[in-house]
Amino acid sequence: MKVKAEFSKLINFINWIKPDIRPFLPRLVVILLLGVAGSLCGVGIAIASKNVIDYAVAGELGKAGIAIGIFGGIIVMSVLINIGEALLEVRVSEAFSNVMRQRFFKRLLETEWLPLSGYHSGDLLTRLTSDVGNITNFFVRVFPGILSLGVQLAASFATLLYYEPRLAIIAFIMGPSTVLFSRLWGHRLKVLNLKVQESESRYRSHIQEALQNFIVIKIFGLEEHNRDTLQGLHQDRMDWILKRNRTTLSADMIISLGFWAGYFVAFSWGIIRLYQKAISFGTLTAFITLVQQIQVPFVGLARTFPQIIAMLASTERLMELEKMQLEKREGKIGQPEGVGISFRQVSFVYTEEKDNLVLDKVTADIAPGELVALVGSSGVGKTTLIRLLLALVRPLEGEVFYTDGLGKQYEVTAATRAWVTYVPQGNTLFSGTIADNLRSGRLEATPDEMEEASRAACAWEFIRELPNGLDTVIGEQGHGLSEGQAQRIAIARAFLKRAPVMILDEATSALDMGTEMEILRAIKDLSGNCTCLLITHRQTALKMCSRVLEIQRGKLIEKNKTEQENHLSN
Ligand SMILES: Nc1ncnc2c1ncn2[C@@H]1O[C@H](COP(=O)(O)OP(=O)(O)OP(=O)(O)O)[C@@H](O)[C@H]1O
Repeated sequence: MKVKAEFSKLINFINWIKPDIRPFLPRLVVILLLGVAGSLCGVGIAIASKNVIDYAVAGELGKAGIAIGIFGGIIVMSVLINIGEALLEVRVSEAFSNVMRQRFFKRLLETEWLPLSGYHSGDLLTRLTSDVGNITNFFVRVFPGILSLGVQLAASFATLLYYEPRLAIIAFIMGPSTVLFSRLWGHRLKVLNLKVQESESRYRSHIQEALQNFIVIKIFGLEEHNRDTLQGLHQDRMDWILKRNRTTLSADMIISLGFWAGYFVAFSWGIIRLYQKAISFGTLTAFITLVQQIQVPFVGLARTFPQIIAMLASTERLMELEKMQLEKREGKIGQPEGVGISFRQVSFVYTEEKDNLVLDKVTADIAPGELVALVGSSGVGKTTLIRLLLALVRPLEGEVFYTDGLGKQYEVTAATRAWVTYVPQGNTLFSGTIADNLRSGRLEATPDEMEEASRAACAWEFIRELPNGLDTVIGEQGHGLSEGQAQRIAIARAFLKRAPVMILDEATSALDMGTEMEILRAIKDLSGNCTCLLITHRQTALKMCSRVLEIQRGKLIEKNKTEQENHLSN
């Protein structure tokens, strides 16, 4: 039963890796052949050294000279083969890990947002780098290594069998017993490998988060606390690495003992046979080399075992990512002229606890071209409503759809995201130039279009004054810009997309009233063609909107606009 389960796991694994590995098969076969050639060189060296010694002892100097030449030739060949193999290994290893990373990167980009957001970005990074590295190492180094060790084993065994059958049998029996012995550690090693990767993820995540939040650490004087936490995580990681190391070393020790026992028996046996004059000096040398040639593959195979286990543990971690559901993504749908928004009895909850609804049977209609404000106290569910519109989360009950104002409905999916332009809360700029950031709104945007959008977002004044204008390089999360400048670039980027629905989530919160008014006027100019949803607490913004919707305890309520404005001004 267990064997059957293991076998079906293996089949799953092969099917899982097949698409990625297929293009690399020819190059992996070359690596394999080079490995095999290297192994055969090892056997060749044993035979050549025997001949050199035997001819020299027999006083046949001419033949000994030729044998030395062959011996040297094989050594040079072996070195060249090793270099060629190492060069090819690096190239294939880089290319293969890139293919795997691309596969998972693409997969993550297409995975549903909610389950994915539960993973720490540092953990995902570890999976994309270290875990992919373990799998690459297996296919490029370990697997061809196992096969060439197998060939080395067979060739050495056959040669030894030819010269001294009894010795061959002794060396052969010692080998598998050490490999089988190391198999006993398999399960423990796998658990330890998972623990090492998990602790590595926690360690990296902490560093990543600390680097991103330097200011918070400094403001609250958390330097020491952070160092202590990192030290604790380091200790945890170290403990798991040491535990894994102890297990690997215990296995290694038994393997080495097995190896030396085999070597010792062969050596003693050879000396006895030499004493009995049953073999020549040369044959003794060949014995000793060949016993090594048999033992080395077994030791090698046993030592690859931890790497196989690491690969299996990493595979599980990557497969786990693929278990998350993909976003519903139909092809491009024809975009209607104007796009309205409808919520029908929509309920939503983030957790399993269904009685703790964030949104409870919400119903609302926004006609194409309307400019609507969405208000409500903090944590009430405004951003959640936007996430539903962007198909980042799915309703527990009810329906969210877009309309064309003529009665046609379009289900909200990842594809309809193309109809929406969005300015989220916080700084969402990428590192690169201002132009790069603007172009992420529309990749083919021209400098004139970027200028026009920047003017509408009140960003052009300050961009123009920068020495490099649109080509000014900004750092991670808009480093080098003020919060208000970053917000204006984010708004310009949203304008550039020219989508029929625009959503601004506290997008003008860092701006002075005058600038905010100007931007809101630009947004109002868009309305009519563009449906705008504004999450705001500001009275200036509310004045611009034709309607105000408020979320209260999970319900969406249409507010009297004047009442709301008065409420805010008080
Ligand atoms: N990813 C998430 N997982 C679990 N709960 C979440 C998640 N995001 C938000 N919540 C919870 O859902 C509720 C609504 O959050 P939401 O961000 O929609 O509020 P909001 O009205 O936009 O708040 P704010 O005005 O402060 O931005 C909150 O109670 C919040 O704790």
